[in-house]
This record gives sequence, structure tokens and C-alpha cells, in this order.
Amino acid sequence: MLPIRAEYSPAARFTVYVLRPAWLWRREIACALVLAALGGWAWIRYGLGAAVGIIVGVVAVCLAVPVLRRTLGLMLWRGRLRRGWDAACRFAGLATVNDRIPRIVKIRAVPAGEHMRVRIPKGGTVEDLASEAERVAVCLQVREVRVTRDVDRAHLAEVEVIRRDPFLPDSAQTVSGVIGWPWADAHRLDLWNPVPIGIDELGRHVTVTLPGRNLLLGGEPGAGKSSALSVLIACAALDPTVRIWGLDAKRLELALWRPVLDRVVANDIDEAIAAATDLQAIMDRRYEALEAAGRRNVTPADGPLYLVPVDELRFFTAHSDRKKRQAFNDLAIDLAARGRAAGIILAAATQKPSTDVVPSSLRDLLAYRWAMRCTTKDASDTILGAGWATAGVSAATIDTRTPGVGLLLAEGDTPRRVKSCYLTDEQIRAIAARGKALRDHYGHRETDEGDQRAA
Ligand SMILES: Nc1ncnc2c1ncn2[C@@H]1O[C@H](COP(=O)(O)OP(=O)(O)OP(=O)(O)O)[C@@H](O)[C@H]1O
Repeated sequence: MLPIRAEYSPAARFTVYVLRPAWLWRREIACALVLAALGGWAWIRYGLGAAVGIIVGVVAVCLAVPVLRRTLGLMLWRGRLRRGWDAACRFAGLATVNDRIPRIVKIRAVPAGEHMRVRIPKGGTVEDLASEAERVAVCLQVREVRVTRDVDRAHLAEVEVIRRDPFLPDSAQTVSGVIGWPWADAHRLDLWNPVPIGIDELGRHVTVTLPGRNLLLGGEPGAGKSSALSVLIACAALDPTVRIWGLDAKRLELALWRPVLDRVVANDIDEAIAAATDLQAIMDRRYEALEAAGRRNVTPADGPLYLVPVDELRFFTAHSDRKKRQAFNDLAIDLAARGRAAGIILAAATQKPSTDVVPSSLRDLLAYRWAMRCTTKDASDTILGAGWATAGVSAATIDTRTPGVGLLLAEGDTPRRVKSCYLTDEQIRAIAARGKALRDHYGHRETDEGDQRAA
């Protein structure tokens, strides 16, 4: 029996046990009444056989006509959800003194379950709903319920009801297969714009805006780091103004991108230090120019963006030579900290997310952190930041059957599960060839002294 806060007067009982259920079942009751009225009319006019025939006929038409079937199905689905939500909120003790509960104002089916907009009644807060989310999830018998407050309106909340992992190969959801990169066939792109990098559990495209931000990717071998990195490089490749300096310790990961790489460093720590030193010099010159112009950040007119993909970070930051390792780490930290405003973007991937490979002083400077499947909660926290695993957000829970899926933390937000877009080797070759042709055609128009020296 549902718990109620109202007085157990006859009127309250009538409201709780008759009126409210009737209201919650109103769609089904209305359908039954329409059928009963039609059947009754046919029975009186033409007899029982005709009545049964008409009822069966109406039901058959509703099932056979796609638009009717969809509309009715949607209506009944919404009704079922609202009843479940009503019961879950009451069992979670979210009814206010005048017996109101958070009311669903909009529902949308998404690959992971449902996305709802909810209005909080007077006397309640979004915080109350968020703190009872686990209890609501138990009542709804789902994986998770996430609640986010509307920034501008305290009485509105976005609620995600997560029923399934939509990325699992057998989940029958649209996002369970390979997700192509929407810009794979583009002719020319601009890295200053947000880049689509994947899709989240709600089926939304996720973008990252790279100028002014860096990215860290971590996860166990085969988790999908290089594939995710490729999407960023692809966008940079199709922007002929961008310089790409790749640090490819494994030599093969960036091999297909060679035609568009302006500088390549393989598994050589000295070369890596030299490249980072050149970048630091470019950065310093840009700061001088910005200072002279009285500005704080570079714009497209100030010269090219530099994308620096690093695969695998461990080789450089945890190199066996302590002095060289320290030199590289100092340079990397300086580039991450000051390079942002100077148009230098680091995008580093590591298959060993541990503090010796990703010092927290470096990690904390990287605005985007994407933890693909990790073997332990500690490894996940090394990428996302301390405390997330304790709060129940850990990349160790990502299924091994879902490469490319990771928890993406964007600038202090809550990490969300995102599956990266995937580029096949043929697509990478085609993009690299197009990028090379663009570079040959437009040339590197900018005359940045640092680049010339480095080249
Ligand atoms: N977004 C994705 N969608 C579908 N499959 C993917 C995706 N990302 C990766 N994979 C699959 O996982 C395999 C391994 O991916 P990838 O090489 O990117 O992993 P990695 O984490 O870089 O591995 P390593 O650390 O060993 O280099 C790919 O060959 C591909 O088959």
C-alpha cells in the first residue's frame, strides 16, 4: 500500500485510492470507455455479434495503421512511465505536505532509457530528488537515475532514467554499433569550431572545443584511445592552417597521419624534449605579441593552432632517464598551463593511467579528461581526478565489449559516458590525403618564426 502523508479521513482515502489511480490510468480508462460505448451502441442496434465485430475491428485498425499504432503505443508508454514515477516518488518520500510529487512535464525515449523534464512542487527542491535518486531507481527497477537542476529555474530538473547500457553489442540500440564520424567526408574544416567526437547514452552528439583546452585520454590497451585521438587529428588534418606535431612513441599509432604531420617524434626522448622546447619558444613569442597587442588570447588572425597528439605518454613522462623525464615533464606542464592561451593544444593518450605516468600537476591542467575502460578505480581516478570513483563514477565499470566508450569529463562537469566516433584505416588515409592536398594548395600562410626554425 502506498505511503501517504494526508490524514486518513474518508475523503483522503477516496482521493488516494480512487481519484488518483483513476487519474493515472485515465488514458487506458478513456480507451476502454470509447470501446465500451461503441460496443454498447452496436449491441443495442444490431445485436451482440455486431458489437464484438466492431470492437475487434477498431482494435485491429488501431494495430494495423502505423500512425495510430505509434500514437496509441506512445500514449500508453507515457502513462505507464508516469504511474511508475508517481509510485517511485511516493515510496522515496518525495511527496510534499500537500501531497504533491515532482511532476513529469516532458518525456523522451533515448538509447539508454528515458530523458524527462520534471517540475518540482512547492515545498520540495531538486536537491531532495537528487538525494533520493537511488531509492527512485530501486522503485523503477532501473540501473540508475540521474538528476540535474536547471541552471536558471530552481523548480525544473532534467532526469535521466538509465535502464540499459546502450553501447553493448547486443543492446539493439542505434548506438550499439560503430559510430561514424559525421565530418568524415568534409572537404575543409575549422579547428576553432566545436568538433564532434562521439555520442552519449542519450544519443546526443558530443563535441569538444579545442582552442584553449587540452585533452587527456587514458585506458587499458585496446580501450579505444588511439581511435578517439584520430578523430581530433582528422579535424586538424582538414584545417590546413593547423600545425600537427605528433609524438608517437609506438611509431605505428600516428603512421597513417604522416602526410599531414608537420613534425613527428618517435620513441626518442631527446627529440621529444627538442620539440617541446621549440613549442615553448613559439608560445613565448606569441605571449610577447599578445602583450604588445594588449590581448589575453590568440585569435585565428594570430597564427596557426598547434595540435600535439601524444601516443603513448608513458614513454616520455615515465622515461627511465630521470633527468630527461623531468625535463620533458616540466616542459609538458608549462605547455599545458601556458600554451592554452597561445593556441597550443595537447592531446595525450596513455594506456597506463597511474600517477607516475600522469602527474596530477599535469592532469589538473587538462580541461578534457576521457577515461576509457580502466582496470581499477584508481586508474580511473588518475584520469578523471581524485574522488570520482568514490562518488560511483569509475571507468572500471565500462564493459570490455564496448571499445571506444569512456567517461568524458569536460571542465569540471560530471563525467558522462561517451562512445567515440570511429574512423576506419581507409577513411584515415582518405582524410590524410585530402589534408595534404589542402596544405599543398593553401600552404602554411602564417609566418611564424618558431615554426620556420623548428622545420
Ligand atoms: N569508437 C569505437 N567504435 C568501435 N570500435 C572501436 C572504437 N574504438 C576502438 N574500437 C576497436 O577497438 C580496437 C582497439 O582500439 P585502439 O587501437 O584505439 O585502442 P587503444 O586503446 O589505442 O589500444 P592500445 O593502447 O593498445 O594502443 C580497434 O581496432 C577497434 O576495433
